[in-house]
Amino acid sequence: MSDSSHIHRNERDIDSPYNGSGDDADGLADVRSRIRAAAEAVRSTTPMAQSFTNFVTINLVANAQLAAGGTAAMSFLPDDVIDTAAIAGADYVNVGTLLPFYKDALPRIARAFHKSGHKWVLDPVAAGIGSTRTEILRSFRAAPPTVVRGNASEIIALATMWGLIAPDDATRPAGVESVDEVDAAVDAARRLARFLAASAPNGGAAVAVSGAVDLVTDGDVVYRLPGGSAMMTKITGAGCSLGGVTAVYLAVADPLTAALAATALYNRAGEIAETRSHGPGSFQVAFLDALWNVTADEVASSPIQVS
Ligand SMILES: Nc1ncnc2c1ncn2[C@@H]1O[C@H](COP(=O)(O)OP(=O)(O)OP(=O)(O)O)[C@@H](O)[C@H]1O
Ligand SMILES: Cc1ncsc1CCO
Ligand SMILES: [Mg+2]
Repeated sequence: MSDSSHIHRNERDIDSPYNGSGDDADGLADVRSRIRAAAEAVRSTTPMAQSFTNFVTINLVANAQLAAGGTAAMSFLPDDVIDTAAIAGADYVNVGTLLPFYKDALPRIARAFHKSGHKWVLDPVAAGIGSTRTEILRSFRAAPPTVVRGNASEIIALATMWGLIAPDDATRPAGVESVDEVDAAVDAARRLARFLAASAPNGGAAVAVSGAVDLVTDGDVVYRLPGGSAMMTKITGAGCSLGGVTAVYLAVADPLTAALAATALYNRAGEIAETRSHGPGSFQVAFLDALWNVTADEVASSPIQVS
């Protein structure tokens, strides 16, 4: 049984109005206590999240899920995915690399999750590119995920293809990297979160947009989480693995709390890894170490701004 709660990183100044004394300086005491409870629950229960994810970053996704305190299982066969979902706390689906059979497999898997009320995180990698990817992402509108996590360009493209925002001639589909700033995706993220919440079995949903300052919303309140490291864009899969870790958190928490907690953990771990590495290779190793060592308190006291 993994227990890293005793492992503490060196004392660091944390730029947060929250001082752990129980006062509610920034009005986020409830949110922070749910984030702390989620971080503690992940460490104490080692939840399993299953992933149907791309071939480029699959190993980093699994390692990050383990380092964050969960366990991983990767699968691509619909029968196997649907059966394994019964013992997984949540699933993660990433459409970064596609094979012909995905066109049938992924809509079928999404329908099964929808029918059983199984929670899942969608990472709409490269949304807007290619007719097969668009067909798959469009199909999820009728059987939506619980959380969507992507970069700004992907969130805008998904909200556009689901008819939730008007197409913007100025925005073009990006590759796997974002060409849009997080702030350009606020409206798309809110509308997407409201749409997800309307079809979620228990009414809870969230959208997380990653970037220099991350944005998380339940469709109502918009939270901004600064921090992280620009080095996270110099390794492949920081975003993919954040989606996988969000699924680990979703196994033990409501969607908004899961998205906030995983995002805050990533920001803290990215900052620590930057100080302990000297290029992308050592950054990835230091980042996994940091995911393991960041404490529930540090996740819960991470900077969060509400607008
Ligand atoms: N400029 C930046 N400064 C600090 N942190 C960043 C920056 N850009 C991204 N991040 C962090 O990197 C992580 C991944 O976000 P990013 O937007 O790069 O995902 P992505 O484009 O989906 O990545 P990938 O598809 O390669 O997995 C997030 O935790 C985010 O906070
Ligand atoms: C590089 C790359 N290509 C398809 S998926 C992926 C990982 C980043 O999303
Ligand atoms: Mg991505």
